[in-house]
Amino acid sequence: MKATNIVWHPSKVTKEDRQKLNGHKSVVLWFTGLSGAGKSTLSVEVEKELHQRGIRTYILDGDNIRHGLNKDLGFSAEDRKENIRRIGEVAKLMVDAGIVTLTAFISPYREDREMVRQLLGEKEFIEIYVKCSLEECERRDPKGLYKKARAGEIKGFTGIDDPYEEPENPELVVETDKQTLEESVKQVITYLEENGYLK
Ligand SMILES: Nc1ncnc2c1ncn2[C@@H]1O[C@H](COP(=O)(O)OS(=O)(=O)O)[C@@H](OP(=O)(O)O)[C@H]1O
Ligand SMILES: Nc1ncnc2c1ncn2[C@@H]1O[C@H](COP(=O)(O)OP(=O)(O)O)[C@@H](O)[C@H]1O
Repeated sequence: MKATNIVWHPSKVTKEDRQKLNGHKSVVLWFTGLSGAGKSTLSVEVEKELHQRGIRTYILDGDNIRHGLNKDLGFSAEDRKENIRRIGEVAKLMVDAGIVTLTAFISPYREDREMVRQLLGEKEFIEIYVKCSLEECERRDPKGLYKKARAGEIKGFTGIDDPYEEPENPELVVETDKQTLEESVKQVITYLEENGYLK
């Protein structure tokens, strides 16, 4: 930390007060996985379902955040780490605001995801591994990026010539090359229901 002589200013309304007003817990649903695995698609559908149930939600999505808050960052390991650190801090603020926050970032490094887990309180970080084989992601190639990476037009593309470290103990694994989108959405919602997040 560079700044000194700074003091945390407490507010009179707490996170718990906000959660009580909302009628549900606040938490981060951290979707991680290869490009094209289905993080954005799944987070959008889960958000829609939650919204319909009266849950306050917000999505932080890789492509969108990189257009604004993180537009100074690229895809080196160092920049990806800083990307995830900032998202983690934003997600923490959103949880403090009482919101169910969905994030859709490749977040390829285990250490960076653990850093975010540590930022948040116990049970406030749900790691969801959006699992899909590289072959299937490449077949989908929704943005044509794998094709470019294979052609050498993009260097350091995750899964091609840059690493993706699979989660070791995620709260959930959704296998988008084996199950339907509807099944994956149901799996996430059921987890939230069974673990008391929606009341
Ligand atoms: N080199 C390289 N590697 C991986 N991905 C790349 C790269 N260059 C651009 N893109 C596009 O950027 C999206 C990933 O951004 P993220 O912020 O999620 O990446 S990371 O978490 O910092 O690794 C990713 O979006 P998704 O497909 O939604 O995952 C790509 O569209
Ligand atoms: N079961 C599934 N779950 C999620 N996405 C799927 C599934 N089957 C096919 N898809 C397709 O795969 C693509 C995933 O792209 P996207 O959600 O942008 O992935 P990511 O955000 O991980 O890069 C979309 O075109 C989506 O329609």
